[in-house]
Amino acid sequence: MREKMLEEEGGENGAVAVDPRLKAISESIRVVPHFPKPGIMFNDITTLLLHPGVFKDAVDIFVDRYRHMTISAVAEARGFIFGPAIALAIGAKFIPLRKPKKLPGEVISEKYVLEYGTDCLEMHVGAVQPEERVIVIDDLVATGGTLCAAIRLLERAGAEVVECACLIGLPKFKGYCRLNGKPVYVLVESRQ
Ligand SMILES: O=P(O)(O)OC[C@H]1O[C@H](OP(=O)(O)OP(=O)(O)O)[C@H](O)[C@@H]1O
Ligand SMILES: Nc1ncnc2[nH]cnc12
Repeated sequence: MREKMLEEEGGENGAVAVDPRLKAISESIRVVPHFPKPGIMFNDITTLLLHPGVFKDAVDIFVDRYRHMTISAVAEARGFIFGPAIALAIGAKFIPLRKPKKLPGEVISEKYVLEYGTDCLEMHVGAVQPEERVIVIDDLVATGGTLCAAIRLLERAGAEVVECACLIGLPKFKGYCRLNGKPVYVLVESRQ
């Protein structure tokens, strides 16, 4: 299942591989061993957010990549830390994908499996129109379960998911990968 979702492709992660801003981005992420469960090396981005220059560099890298790709919506699940800033900068709308029972209107739902449990995402019906070009942002990709659930929600609404973008990827996401057929763009590898 996981192998089916995640198809690796050869190749480098483009200019990002040599971007001098990436070192500080990577170093500002705190790694917390055994959180929230034994064996999980938790990549904590809250320490990056305490450095406005580094936080801005991360947002800018995504903005530079997506500003000329005719993206009309940016979707993000649960945390909403990077998506709204990127959406505003590229002139796109922002679509929050939330945990169950948080959105008051009519919703569609997708269940998914996480590194440490199962969960569910919901999106308002009407948040996106058929054929709109959307990117999905997340702070971290581990199993890919969250991004795949987001892709499924958006595609059920008829949207075109152009790419998924993550600040941090577990090592298997190094280079250029796809999830459910969609490209995954990753800035830095997780620190273990
Ligand atoms: O690739 P995956 O295995 O799906 O894991 C990645 C997800 O895990 C984390 O969120 P988490 O669900 O822990 O909680 P949060 O969204 O409430 O921060 C992270 O923010 C990603 O959204
Ligand atoms: N290792 C990890 N660090 C932070 N968030 C995560 N979500 C899933 N795995 C994670």
